[in-house]
Amino acid sequence: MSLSTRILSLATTLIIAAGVGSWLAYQKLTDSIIERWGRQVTEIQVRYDSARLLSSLEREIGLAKQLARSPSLIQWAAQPDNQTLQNKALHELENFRGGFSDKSYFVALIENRRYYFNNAQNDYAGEQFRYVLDPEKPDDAWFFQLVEEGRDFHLNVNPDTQLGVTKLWIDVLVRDAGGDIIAMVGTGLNLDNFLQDIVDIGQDGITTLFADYNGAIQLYRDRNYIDFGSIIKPEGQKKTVDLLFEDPQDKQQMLGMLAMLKKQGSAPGMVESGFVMVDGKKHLAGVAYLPTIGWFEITLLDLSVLLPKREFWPLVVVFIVALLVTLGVFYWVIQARVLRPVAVLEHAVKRVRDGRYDLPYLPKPDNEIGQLADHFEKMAERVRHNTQELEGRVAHRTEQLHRQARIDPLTELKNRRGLDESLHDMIARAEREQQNFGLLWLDIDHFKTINDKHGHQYGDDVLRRIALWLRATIRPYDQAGRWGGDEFVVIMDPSDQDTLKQVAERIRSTIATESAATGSPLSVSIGAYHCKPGESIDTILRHADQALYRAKGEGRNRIRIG
Ligand SMILES: Nc1nc2c(ncn2[C@@H]2O[C@H](COP(=O)(O)OP(=O)(O)OP(=O)(O)O)[C@@H](O)[C@H]2O)c(=O)[nH]1
Repeated sequence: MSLSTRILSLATTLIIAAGVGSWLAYQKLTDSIIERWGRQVTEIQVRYDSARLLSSLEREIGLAKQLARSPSLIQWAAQPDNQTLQNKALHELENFRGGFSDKSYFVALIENRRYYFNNAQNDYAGEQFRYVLDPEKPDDAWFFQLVEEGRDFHLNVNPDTQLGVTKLWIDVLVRDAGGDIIAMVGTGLNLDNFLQDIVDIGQDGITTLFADYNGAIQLYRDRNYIDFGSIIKPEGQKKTVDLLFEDPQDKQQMLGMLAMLKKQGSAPGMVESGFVMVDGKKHLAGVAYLPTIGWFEITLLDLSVLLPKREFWPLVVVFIVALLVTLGVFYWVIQARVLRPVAVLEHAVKRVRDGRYDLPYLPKPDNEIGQLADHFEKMAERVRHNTQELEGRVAHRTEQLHRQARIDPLTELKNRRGLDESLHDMIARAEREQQNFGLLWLDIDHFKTINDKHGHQYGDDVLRRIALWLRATIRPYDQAGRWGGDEFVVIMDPSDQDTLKQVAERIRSTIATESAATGSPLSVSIGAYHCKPGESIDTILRHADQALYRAKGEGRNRIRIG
């Protein structure tokens, strides 16, 4: 795998690992942010919903309590048959009716269990007495239950079948000076309006409900869950808030929060919160206890609606773009400063390995790779220089050896191989130029005797001297060589018959004369041949040899032409 592919795969692996890690961190972080934000919003929402409920109810409750303290009402309740007191009390009640927002009131007397009511339309003017409460009738059980419990104030959501209305009733007990319960007064708020104003606020993701002290649902957008007439139902039959949850743990948690807040009592501002599943979706539930009315306010926030995770997606996009840009810049830098210089360097190394020293341009980034390229360039230059020098020396030495292989070391004339090559060249040239040339074959007379008489060393000296005289005698463009032993050859180029004879004679006489001058006279026999174009080397040598043989045979120290 190439370095580039490796780096790219490593970077990709790291980015995937970083991406997965970041994604997990992102999930955790956003969950944590949403949860923290959700808890704060829940707390604010719970307080806000509580305040809204209380602000709508407090005035009504205050007015009902004020009515319960009305002396005329108390006097009438103590003597319900007194017509004067009744008129006075009803007059007072009618005054209060205008103050209540529902423009209605009710009063129920303990002594004769009579129930009086008038509404906003003043339908019952002069006929406020509606019916007598019956302890045997389930519809009237609320009255007897509240009286039995002796709770001075109570909120109750209940349909009044006789009046044909479902209302949120505010019930306040009326006591005489001795503290005995003598009546119950109050007003009712239209449940539909109330639900619309307080509970069904139509804000997506926010569900508000109210439950009484026992957790029974009192106000909720879905009427099926409202525990109407909760006061008269035994434990276990009430529609409590835990019905909203399917998970037993959520039910437990909600009831636990209610219990905890109940225990705290009237500590103001306490809000408990926790996650629960409602309709298969995760909600953050916030609960507060409202001691003034003895109810719980419960807010359910669907955080996926209020703060959907897609709100954070721009962050993810920014992160991914940043990651890709980083990868691009990283790869570009690595490519420019590492991969490309390394690739060019590798190419250059291959060229040097193959003996090519003309290097391409090597990029040298300001790093170790740049230094490596610089060192390599210098090294390649040195190798190139050394190789050239070596090749020069080898060529020179080869040339020397070549020359030496064709030179006779004793006489420094051409040896037999050198003469052979020259003869071949000459034959080719004669053929090419259709020109004659000459060949002289010399043999020292009685050389064996000289050797035998004076020794081999002396014989060598004689051979050297003969070579010297030969070189001095021939023309500059003729070639002389030692054929072997005491035999010499001269190639004359060009030559005619006369010149051949003249040069041969000059050689013979020079050797005779010069040697005589040294005190040791020598003579040579010469076989000469005038070579024609197209003749082979064998033919030429045979003719020259035959001529030499004749010269020897005819008494030596003479020239014969073949
Ligand atoms: N000193 C010396 N002697 C050599 C060398 N090469 C050959 N010889 C001798 O040269 C002699 C050649 O003798 P031949 O040419 O056969 O006979 P020759 O005595 O010259 O008689 P002719 O040629 O008939 O006149 C031999 O005795 C060889 O040993 C050499 O390099 N140095």
